[in-house]
Parts: sequence; structure tokens; C-alpha cells
Amino acid sequence: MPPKRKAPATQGQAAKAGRTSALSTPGPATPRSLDSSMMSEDDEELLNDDDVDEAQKQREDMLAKEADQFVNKWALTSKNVDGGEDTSQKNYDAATPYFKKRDYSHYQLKPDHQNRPLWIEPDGTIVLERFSPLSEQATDFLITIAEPKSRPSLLHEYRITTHSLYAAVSIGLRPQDIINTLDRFLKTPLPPRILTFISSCTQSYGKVKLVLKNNKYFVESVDTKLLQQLLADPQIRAARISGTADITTSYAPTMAGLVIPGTKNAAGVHQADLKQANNQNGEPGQSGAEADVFAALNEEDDDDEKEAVHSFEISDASVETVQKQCLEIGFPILEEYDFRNDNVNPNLEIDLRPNTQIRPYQEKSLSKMFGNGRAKSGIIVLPCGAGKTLVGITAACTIKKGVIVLCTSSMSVVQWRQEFLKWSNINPDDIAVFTADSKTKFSGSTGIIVTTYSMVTNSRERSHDSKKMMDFLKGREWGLMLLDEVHVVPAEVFRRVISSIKSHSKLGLTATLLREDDKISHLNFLIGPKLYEANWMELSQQGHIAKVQCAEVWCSMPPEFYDEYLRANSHMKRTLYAMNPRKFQACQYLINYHEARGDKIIVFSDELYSLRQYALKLKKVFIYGGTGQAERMQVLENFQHNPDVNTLFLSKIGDTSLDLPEATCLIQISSHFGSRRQEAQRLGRILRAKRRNDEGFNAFFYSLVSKDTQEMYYSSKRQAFLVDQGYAFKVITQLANINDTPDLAFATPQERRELLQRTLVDNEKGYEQDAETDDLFGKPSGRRAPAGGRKKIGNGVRRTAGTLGELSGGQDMAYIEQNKAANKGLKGKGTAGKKADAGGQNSFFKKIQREKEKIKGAR
Ligand SMILES: Nc1ncnc2c1ncn2[C@@H]1O[C@H](COP(=O)(O)OP(=O)(O)OP(=O)(O)O)[C@@H](O)[C@H]1O
Repeated sequence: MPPKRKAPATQGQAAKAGRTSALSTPGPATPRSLDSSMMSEDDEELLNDDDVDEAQKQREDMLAKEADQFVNKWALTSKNVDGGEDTSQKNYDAATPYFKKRDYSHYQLKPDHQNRPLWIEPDGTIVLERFSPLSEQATDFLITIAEPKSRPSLLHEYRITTHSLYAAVSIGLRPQDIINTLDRFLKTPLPPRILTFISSCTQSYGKVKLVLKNNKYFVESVDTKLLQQLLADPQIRAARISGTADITTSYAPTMAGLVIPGTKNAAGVHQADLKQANNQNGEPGQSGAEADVFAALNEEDDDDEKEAVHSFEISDASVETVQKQCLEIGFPILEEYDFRNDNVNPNLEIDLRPNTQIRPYQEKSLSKMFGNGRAKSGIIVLPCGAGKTLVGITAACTIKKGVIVLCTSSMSVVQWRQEFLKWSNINPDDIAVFTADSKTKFSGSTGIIVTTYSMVTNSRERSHDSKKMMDFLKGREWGLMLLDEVHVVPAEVFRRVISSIKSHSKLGLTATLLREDDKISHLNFLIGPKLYEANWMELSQQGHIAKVQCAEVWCSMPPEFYDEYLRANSHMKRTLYAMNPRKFQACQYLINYHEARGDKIIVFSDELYSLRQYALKLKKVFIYGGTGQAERMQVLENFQHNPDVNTLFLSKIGDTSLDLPEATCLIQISSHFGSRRQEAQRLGRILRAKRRNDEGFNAFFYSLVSKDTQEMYYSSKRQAFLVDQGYAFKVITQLANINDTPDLAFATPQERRELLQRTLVDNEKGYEQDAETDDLFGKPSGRRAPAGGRKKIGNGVRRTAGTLGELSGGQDMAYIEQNKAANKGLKGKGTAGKKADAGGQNSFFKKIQREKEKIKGAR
């Protein structure tokens, strides 16, 4: 079966012709557990171990089958012998069908089409020519009405969807303005299908609102007939609180110019700037008419008339049902908070510190949230390291009401609190945390609570203090709910959060709005539409995140390894392609090369056996789920400050939450199947590189792939998201002069054979799964291992609970002895780093520690 592709190829994918077909192949559903490395202890209860294992196994088997099909196809065109010549792709051009689909020759072009930047397909796909002089204006317009799909350097691809139109209307655009502006940018006439789609989707948008008043939810509209129409729906009628008047009438509050702190512009002024820019730049053949599209926003801001609004009350538990049902019958419900006219909830004393200046893309994202002077609920997507925290803090400083922040781990809780104190003038007593260790409240009538998803959704018996705290959280109206890392949290958890804690507005933050199970659309109901998605390439060109060179290094497998690979079961296959001696040599070569350049290198491996084998053989430090807290700190600190420790091996526990701005190079030797999210988040570890603004600086990301194995398939799937962000993966089939490099490991056939035998014997009994932890800096927690420490998974394959004593091959005592060699070598070097503080901890860890102690002390 040939791989399918949902969206047509743009030039980024086309450049990868021959591999493109696999890039966007939609993967089968991912069970939640596969993505649960960020979950904290309490989330475990949401998952049933047996279901998870079964689902995980099914998915792995399915992926392995797909991968084998892919590899077989490749095998027809590529020789797979060690050192063999690569003759692939002679007659295989996977991009061809996509370009066929992209045949625009039958479209009727407008006479001045050369001056217009957009193409459109009847399915709503829009292609933008970035080299057009009008591309800046067209981009501003497109990010408002459509979803970015792929943004390499010259052609960008967007898609108009019901949700994107919903988001456009939610910031005040009118359907006719959208149609007119789109038509003006298009090289061809607007297809009638698109016109009908936009009109039908947007006509009813923005007419119904969900409003929280006195801790009760109301469905509100200026049109009574519309409310009656909604009440005719049995599910909405059932959601109405009985005993309340059918429909009540009040008056809408007035608007005035709103200033987002840390910016020069009021939100309205920002939109006016857009209008001015559009007027100046004009439109082909006409005078800046696309500016009309933003006029609606300003008109609305000027409207001081009080308008009668009508509403009916619904029960807390039915909010999601009502939202879904309203969308179903064509009246999507908007959540907007008119915080400036909220006289019921007390104001919070909070502002950004005078020296805080938010960046243009942060301002842009916030102007989508506050575009019409009210706070709209939704999701802001910014690359890793681009400063989502400050966006959340600025939103809080704009609304100035009670805030609840939900994080994925207790360490993030501490970091969020710190960031609030760093960027804003919030009184430390007004910001409290609710975690297993600390259950403080703020002192005044309102404030900020920072907590974790698991703390507020925990269904276990709560302690007295926790219960009291939950009553406190539930018993009040919050102005803003900040939801961190929204992509990792299961929909069910959001449901529980949202039904128990009431907030007027919700802001979700993430770097990768991606789920392999495609359940991301649930977030549209539960939080709100995507308000803004930044362009990774643009931010890296502007120096806000590092420029990265990405490469996929193909490592051939020696014949004896490949023979075993073909015979092996799926887990052994994974171990074998990670332990491929040619891959090992490539890793060694790259480490030597980058260490010599002065880089700090992180090597990622999901496969624990190879993680340790590589680290031990190369005498490098490593951290995995089972590494104790003190040892982790010591290793990280040395990596940061000790000039002798330049390479760190990390298991998947370092995918997220890892803030090591010293790291400038990543090497991936084993990864989680086709996870696009993991790939993006791993890349995120080097995006915040300290040296990013040095002249000519580049960070490096290498993915080492064993040739003609399933890894080739997974690798191309994994890269899909980053390719769509504009990253180009160079394929390296031969590292320069590697064959002449002295002292490479496994250089002789004898050594390679021994390695193979050892790998087979060590892994004969099963494989070890990394202990999952809630974050790198937290205590190792993870899912509980059953009694005995081992759990059977799949067909007789076992995973161990991750103790050092039960290593694969762990019965070999000499091996255990040697196991921590490089980590142990650090002992006494806690203060060796030049910049390390006297206490043996760098300022980052010290700060975290102090913060934790302060919070504990405040209890
Ligand atoms: N406007 C700004 N001015 C100065 N520094 C900023 C600004 N915005 C963000 N930063 C800095 O950029 C760094 C990254 O910010 P932050 O940790 O919020 O990123 P993030 O988007 O949450 O990343 P990740 O997804 O990897 O957690 C931080 O050191 C932060 O202080």
C-alpha cells in the first residue's frame, strides 16, 4: 500500500523527493501512554496498565508493519550491504503525484496574477508565494483566517478550516471582509465552493457567547430568536438550569482602548497599525482595500452603545456538551471575558516590571487574544524556548484578576512562580502554589495559584489540606486559567479541570500542537481555537531562537547485524538498529568533531541498553529515569560548567523541561517510533542556545539512522513537523574521512561480531523500559511497577522496573561495577566548574532549591 499524504507537497517536502511520501503519512492512533512521559504520578490513575500495554503493543506492531513495507519498497532501489554503493531513487520520485495534484494549469488566471501572492485549491488549501512583495500582508491575513500547515522558505501552505474561520470571526473579522481580501490576494477567481464555505461557516459565528457571571455559566446573545432556536435543541434544553427564567435581558458593557502591558500599542491601536500598513502598501491595481478586513475590529472598539443582551443559565457540567452541540447546529459559541467591566471579581495588583519588553511575536499572539478589548479563550503556539511563560504572564497582567496556572510537573510550578516574580511586580504573598509539598493560599482577596493538572484532577482520597485547597479553588471565579503544555494533557483531564474550576478565560500554551492520535481538535471545545502560531524560521532568523542545521546520517549495517535484524522480533530489532556498530562509529566521530569545535553535546537514546553501552564505551556521563536526584544534578551541573564534561547521554526523560542553554549540538541515536512531537521537542533543547546570537552561529541536530531498517521510515515520519516549520534535513550518506579516523570503536570484524553476540545475549530475556518521571529535575516517579518489579509485556517480552541491579546483562557484576564509571568520575567535581557556586550548585539549581524551601517554609 503506498503511503498516503493528506496535504499536497510544498517545496520543502519536494526537496526531499523520494522520502517525501512518508513524511506526512498520518500515523495510526497513539495510545495515551505512549505520550505520557510528561505525566506526573497522579496521572497514572487515568491509565489502566493492561489496556495501555495492549494498545501500545498493537500500535508498535502496526507501525513496525508499515515500516517494513516502507523498507521493502526502498530495498528495491537501494543496496543494503555494508559500505555498498547507494543507487536508490533512480526511478522513484515520491513527489510526482503531489505535483500532479498541484497542477494549476486549468485555473483561469487574473490578468495581473504575477502581482498577487496566493493560490487556492477547492479543498481550502492556500499556497503563498513568500517571494511576492505582498507576502508580508498576505501572511498577516492568512495567519488570521487559516491554519499554517507548512512554512519552508519560499512557498507556505495554509488551510482554511471551520476552526480557523471560527478563530477569525472570534477576533472580529466579518465574513464579507474575509472573502474580499482573499479574493484580492488570489491569482485566480475565488472558487465558488470556498465562497460558500466561508459564508456558511462564518454567518452564524460570534452570535452566541458563553459567559460566566457570579460563578454561573450563561449562554448569551443579542438575538432572542437565536437563543430560542438553541433551546429547541433537546441537549441544550436539558443543560439549561431548570427553575431559571427562560431568557433574561441585560445590557452589554462598553469598550475603550486597551493596553497590553509591555507593548507600545493598545490592542486596538495594533489593529489600526495593520490597517495603516495595508493602506500604505496597497493592493495590486487597487488602493489598500484589504485593510477593510481589519476595519471591523476598530469599528467595534469605537462602539460605545449599550446593546441589550439575552441569556439563559446552563449547568457547570454541561458546558462542553452545550459548546459541542452549538457547533453541531452551526452556532459555535465564543468565550470572551470583558474583564475591564468585571466589577464583581476583585482586581489583582499586577503589572509587568518597567524594564520588561515583550517581543513582537509575543505581542502579536496577545493581540489575537485581546484583539477586541476582551479576553478570548484559545491556544497560543510558540516554538520551544520562544517565551510562552512571558506570554502567559503578560496575559495575566492585562486581565488583572485572579489567575490559576496549571502545569505538568511540580518543578514547572516552581519555575512558573519564579517567572511571575521575575517579570511582574506581583507581591510574593499574592502568588501561591498548590502541590503535593505545598498548599498555600494567597493572602489578599485575590491572587495567583500555580498548580499541576494532577493536583486538581486527582480522584484519590485527598488529604484534609488538599480538600480545603480544592474547595478554595472551586469556590471562586478566576479571571484567567493558564494551561501549560496543552498538547500532552489528555482531554479527559481538561474536562475534569474545566468542570471543577471556573474561569472567565482560558489560555493554552504549547510548542507543538500535535498529537499522534489526532485528538487535538478536542482542544477547540475544551479551551478554544488556536489564536496564533509563530513561524519557527522567522524567529530563528530574528535571533530569538537558535538557527539549527539538521541532518539525517545514514549508517549502513554490517551484514551479520542485518541478518540478525531480519530475523529478530520487534524489540530486538530496535536494539539492533540502535547498536549498529556503524552508527556507534558515526556517533563517536560526531562527538569528537563537535567537542573539538567547542560544542556541548546531548546524545538522546530512548533505548536504554544502547544509551548505557554508548555512554560507557565512550566514557561519557549519562542520565536516565533511574538516575538518582543528586546524581542528576551533579551530572547536569558538570555538563554546564565543567570544561571536561562536554557530552551528556540522555534518555527520553530529557525531551522536555530541560533548560540547558549551553547545549549546542544534539545527536539522536534512538527515538520513539514516528513521534513528530518528540522530534520537535528534542530540537527545542538547542533552540535556546546561549550562543545563538554569536556571529555565524549554528546549532546542530543529527539523527543517526540505520539504513534499510524500520528506522528509516520512523525517521521520515518524525521529521514531518519540523520540515513543515521550514527545517531542511540534509541526508549524509558518508561522513567525511570517517574511514581514516583513528581509534574508532568496533573497527575490526572480530569486534563487531563480539558486539553482536553480546547484544543478543544481553537482550535475550527482554528489554528494559525507562522509568518515566514527571520531569528531569523531579524525583524519579513513573508508573508503579507491579510487585516483583517486573511486568510481562506483549508476547513473553518483559520489561524491568529499571533498577541498576536488573540491567539487561545486569547479572554481570563487572559490568555493574563499571556502569556508572563516567558519572562516578564526577564525584568531587561538584564545584570543579569554573562558574559553579561555592555550594556546588549553579545559580539555576540554587534558585529552584531556594524557591522550594521558601514555599515549604510558607506552609
Ligand atoms: N520578551 C523577552 N525578553 C527577554 N527574554 C525573554 C523574553 N521572552 C522570553 N524570554 C526568555 O527566553 C527563555 C525561554 O522562555 P520560556 O522558558 O518561557 O520558553 P518556552 O517557550 O516556555 O520554552 P519550552 O517550550 O522549551 O519550555 C527564557 O530564558 C526567558 O526568560
